[in-house]
Amino acid sequence: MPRFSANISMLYPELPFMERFAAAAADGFKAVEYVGAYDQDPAALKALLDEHALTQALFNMPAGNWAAGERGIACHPDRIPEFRQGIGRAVEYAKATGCDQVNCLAGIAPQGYDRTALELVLIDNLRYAAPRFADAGIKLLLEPINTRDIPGFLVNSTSDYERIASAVKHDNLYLQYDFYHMQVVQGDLIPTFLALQPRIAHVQIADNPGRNEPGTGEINYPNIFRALDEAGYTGWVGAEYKPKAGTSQGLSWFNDWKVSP
Ligand SMILES: O=C(O)[C@@H](O)C(=O)CO
Ligand SMILES: [Mg+2]
Repeated sequence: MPRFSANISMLYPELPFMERFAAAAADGFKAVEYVGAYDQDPAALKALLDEHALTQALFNMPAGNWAAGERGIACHPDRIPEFRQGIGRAVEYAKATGCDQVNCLAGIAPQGYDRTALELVLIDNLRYAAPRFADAGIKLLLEPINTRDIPGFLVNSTSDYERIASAVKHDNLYLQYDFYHMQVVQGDLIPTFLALQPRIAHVQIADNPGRNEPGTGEINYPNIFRALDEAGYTGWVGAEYKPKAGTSQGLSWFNDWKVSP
């Protein structure tokens, strides 16, 4: 039975962020994840997790100025000290919330640079970060993202991940397999998941087109959930989608699968 995590950066948009923990628990989620909450007191985050018996499944490393459109700084040649300082911040929040995995967003390719050069910056940063997260008992993940949702994002496919991981040469660099992004970029979802499962630490779901809840598009999520079970996947499944019309009202896909209390 898949274990679902509510991505409260996208779910419950009608609520203030800190009220989304209660809403997710009330709907039966056992974990939450989010892009990042570095503007919040980590103790307050931990208190909410404890109050609602939630696990912190994942969050991202500091990813630059999100409101200004930045989606990661790991590939930016002029942001290397900032990226590396972000490791300590991510470890601080992971320790405080009991989270054992953190995603690295590669970033949008800055203008005027060769993509190969940017990938070398990313590789160097990941070589620096992976052992430091490992020392803290935290898995470091890398998520390929489609360029329709984030134009210019540097890492887009599983082959990008495999090329980068083979250059980083550290076993603490895992794949964050977002079924939505992978459907947009390359398809072949279940065979690709199975082929890369040993390196996949976290998966996320949304339907396509529209990035709404499962059952609104072309992806056969009941088959995917069965495949995850048959493959013995024990990680979290992050519900990371734009609710079509109210988060709780759109959980029929989840109610068929959630573990009854
Ligand atoms: O898929 C996504 O968009 C997220 O997993 C993320 O972290 C970048 O926004
Ligand atoms: Mg994702």
